[in-house]
Amino acid sequence: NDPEPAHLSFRSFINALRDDGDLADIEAPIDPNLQAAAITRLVCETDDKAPFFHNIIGAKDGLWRILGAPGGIRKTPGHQYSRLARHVALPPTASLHEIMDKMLSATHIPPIEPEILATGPCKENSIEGDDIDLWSLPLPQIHQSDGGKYVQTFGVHILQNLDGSWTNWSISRAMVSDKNKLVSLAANPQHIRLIHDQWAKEGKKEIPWALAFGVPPTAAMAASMPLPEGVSDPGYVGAMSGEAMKMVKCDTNDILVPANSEIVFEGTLSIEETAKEGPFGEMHGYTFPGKSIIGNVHKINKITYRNNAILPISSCGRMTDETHTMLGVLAAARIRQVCQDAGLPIIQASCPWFAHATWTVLKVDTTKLRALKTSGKEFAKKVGDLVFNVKPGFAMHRLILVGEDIDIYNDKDVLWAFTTRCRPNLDEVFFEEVLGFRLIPFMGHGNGDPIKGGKVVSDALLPVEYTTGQNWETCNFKNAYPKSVQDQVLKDWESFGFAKLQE
Ligand SMILES: Cc1cc2c3c(c1C)C(C)(C)C[C@H]1C[C@@H](c4ccccc4)[C@]4(C(=O)NC(=O)N=C4N2C[C@H](O)[C@H](O)[C@H](O)COP(=O)(O)O)N31
Ligand SMILES: [K+]
Repeated sequence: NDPEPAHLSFRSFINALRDDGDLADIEAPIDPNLQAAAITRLVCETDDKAPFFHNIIGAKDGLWRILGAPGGIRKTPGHQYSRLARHVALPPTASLHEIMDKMLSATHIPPIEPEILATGPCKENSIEGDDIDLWSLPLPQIHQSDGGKYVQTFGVHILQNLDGSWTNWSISRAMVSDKNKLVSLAANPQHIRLIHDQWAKEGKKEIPWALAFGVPPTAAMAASMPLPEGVSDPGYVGAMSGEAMKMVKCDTNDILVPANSEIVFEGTLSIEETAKEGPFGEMHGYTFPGKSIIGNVHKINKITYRNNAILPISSCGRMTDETHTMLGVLAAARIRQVCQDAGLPIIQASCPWFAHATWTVLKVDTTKLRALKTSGKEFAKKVGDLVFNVKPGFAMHRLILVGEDIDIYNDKDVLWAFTTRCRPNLDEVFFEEVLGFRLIPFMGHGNGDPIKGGKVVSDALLPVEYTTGQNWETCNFKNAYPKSVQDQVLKDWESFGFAKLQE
């Protein structure tokens, strides 16, 4: 057991899940080829416990056990987001809004720089140089039609810009392409791409790089979040958790990795060497078999790892997995922050699972909105011009604007507002000149330019909300009857034979 709390140690995090009754300890021998990911996939589709595979077929010398669905949601009422809450030291009853607030909490406070230790648990074992043979490890096959073994679906890539003033953490998939090589996907505008191009412009041949698996959960959350360019993740996470991240230096380069990482791949990201990457079962729920693209090659010079190391995996696809609960939610959080920093009256943002991280719902403070004396067309254009031209908005193709009466974390509320308050076309502002997200099937496999346009702001605020405020009564139990009638109905409810009401 690690001395650090759950948000600062992957092993403490797993123990916390077990204490929450949110972990399935599986001792049976499990095949890393499809079986582990298939179990994880069904867990994601049924919101069940995180699977912890203790007996992976082919594991040797402590490489490796597997944890699936680290960022999944639960069906337990009131605890749906406890696995995410454990990532950021919030109580298991925390709401998505509280989790997003916590992840934004260091936006305007100074970083707490990491503490560099001489050594740490991630140094307990190592494999170096020619002894590295990834093919001999129990590599997971995540989906049957993936173009390769995606060993990397939840590790954190660590890179620095040229002068080392910026350390970037990010999660980006990578499959094994050789005994000591990975090939990853990192396209514009992702920071791995930006840093790669910076080094390339200076004529460099390769970039010092590390990939850390089983990092402190807050680090995994920050890695999944589109922080502003130049904001170093370690310092941001330090400020968020109120204490310096404990890091150690890689043996074969100067990259710092979390000291208690489960597994660390040390090496270089090649500037020139590319390889076929994909296909991969995507966050939107599709694999296009045989369709590969060109990815960047990472060369591994050393592997260090803990005793009985644990590899985390994300078996992504249709809702609900880490690409929705972390990637989508944290992009929405940053979109809220960007809007607020620009002085727009946006008070909450959400990323409903059913939209597979392609929609962000924005709750508007309509009192402040009315003070702007603006129109729906004008406001929707203003929001879209901002959000669709900043990195956090890159993967989102629809923004929906709603008023205070909508609970944007409740799908029924969102769809009720969208279907009844937003007149198709007239109440929508379309954006065809902005950067588009190729991975969405209607883009990459659709009718138009795969990386340009296809975005819309749907205004689900009625015109009256821009002028004098809501002028309707909602026809539901809570709003269409006097309190005295509601109280009587609730008092009699179960005695009339109806089921106990959920809170
Ligand atoms: C949490 C999480 C995030 C992911 C991904 C995954 C998981 C689990 C897997 C399962 C591996 C699937 C693919 C999905 C895939 C993807 C690609 C582009 C956009 C969204 C997803 C991609 C990826 O392969 N490439 C990429 O560039 N960004 C990804 N993100 C988003 C980034 O982690 C996020 O954008 C961060 O903010 C990056 O940091 P940065 O802002 O650049 O410092 N992966
Ligand atoms: K990041």
